[in-house]
Amino acid sequence: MGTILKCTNLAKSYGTTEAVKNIDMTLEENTIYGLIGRNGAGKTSLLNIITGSIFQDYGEVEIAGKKINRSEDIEDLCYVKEKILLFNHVKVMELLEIASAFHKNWDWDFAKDLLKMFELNPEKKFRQLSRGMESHVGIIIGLASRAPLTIFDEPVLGLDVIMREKFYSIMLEDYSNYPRTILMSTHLVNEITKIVEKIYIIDSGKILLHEDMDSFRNKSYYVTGNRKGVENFIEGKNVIQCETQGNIMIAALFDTINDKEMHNARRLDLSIDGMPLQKFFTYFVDGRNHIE
Ligand SMILES: Nc1ncnc2c1ncn2[C@@H]1O[C@H](COP(=O)(O)OP(=O)(O)OP(=O)(O)O)[C@@H](O)[C@H]1O
Repeated sequence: MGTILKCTNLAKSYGTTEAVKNIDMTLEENTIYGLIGRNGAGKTSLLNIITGSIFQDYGEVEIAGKKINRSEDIEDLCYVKEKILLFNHVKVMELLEIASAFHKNWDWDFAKDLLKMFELNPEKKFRQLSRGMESHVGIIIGLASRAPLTIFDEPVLGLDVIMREKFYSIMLEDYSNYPRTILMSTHLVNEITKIVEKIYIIDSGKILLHEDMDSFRNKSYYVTGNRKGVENFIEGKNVIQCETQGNIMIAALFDTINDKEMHNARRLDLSIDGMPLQKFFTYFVDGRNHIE
């Protein structure tokens, strides 16, 4: 598979705040990525640099093999910001018309279907929309653009669970018909595990981890059982959190467990269960969290 985005050694500070610290990131064609991080981790700053919305202090960005300069119109990119500013007085339909002019793969039939699916009145002015409706407009632009690289910054802000599920399923269906690369930042860690193929975890301006979701699932486990047994089992393994309650120990592992070790665990009467991404994220990024 080819590369659609390549960032090398990106850095950005605001005064003394280092928002992005020497980030390298490579996105492959036709893949859905999740970018997860806490508040203030640097997600928006990174996405703004990638898309030429702000200028990095140093480092390089290439989209589809072309070096990106600030404020340049990037043909292969659709960037849906967390908040669409500057268009308050414009009607929804006018906003879609503006967006359509920038994207060569724009699909009007799909855009109109999406307006109906999200029950959005195209004659309403942007300033009359609720927060959730604003997100719908961003989602319509992002999906109907069918850009080779589509970047959503917090696309589901203000959407209820039904509308979020609707967005995820429409996106997946459209992606299977029109493969492209989608990078989506979000706080809703558990929800995106069903959608994304790869994740990047960012914290304090640095990429802490990037991982294939399949490989993540094969590496993230809870091991529970009597203390001695768990201690023996986890020796030499990558343990990200460990707790004891009386004689019972629970260890959160980020490591592979081979067949022989699985057999060994059964012999020691240990239980091995998959760990959800959200739990992994909290232990990994904020080690103070307790195992529940
Ligand atoms: N225009 C700015 N001026 C000064 N500091 C900024 C500016 N934009 C961001 N920052 C700082 O840079 C850091 C990263 O912010 P950023 O908005 O990129 O994080 P984020 O991960 O998108 O956060 P959130 O999830 O809360 O939106 C934070 O410490 C933030 O306060």
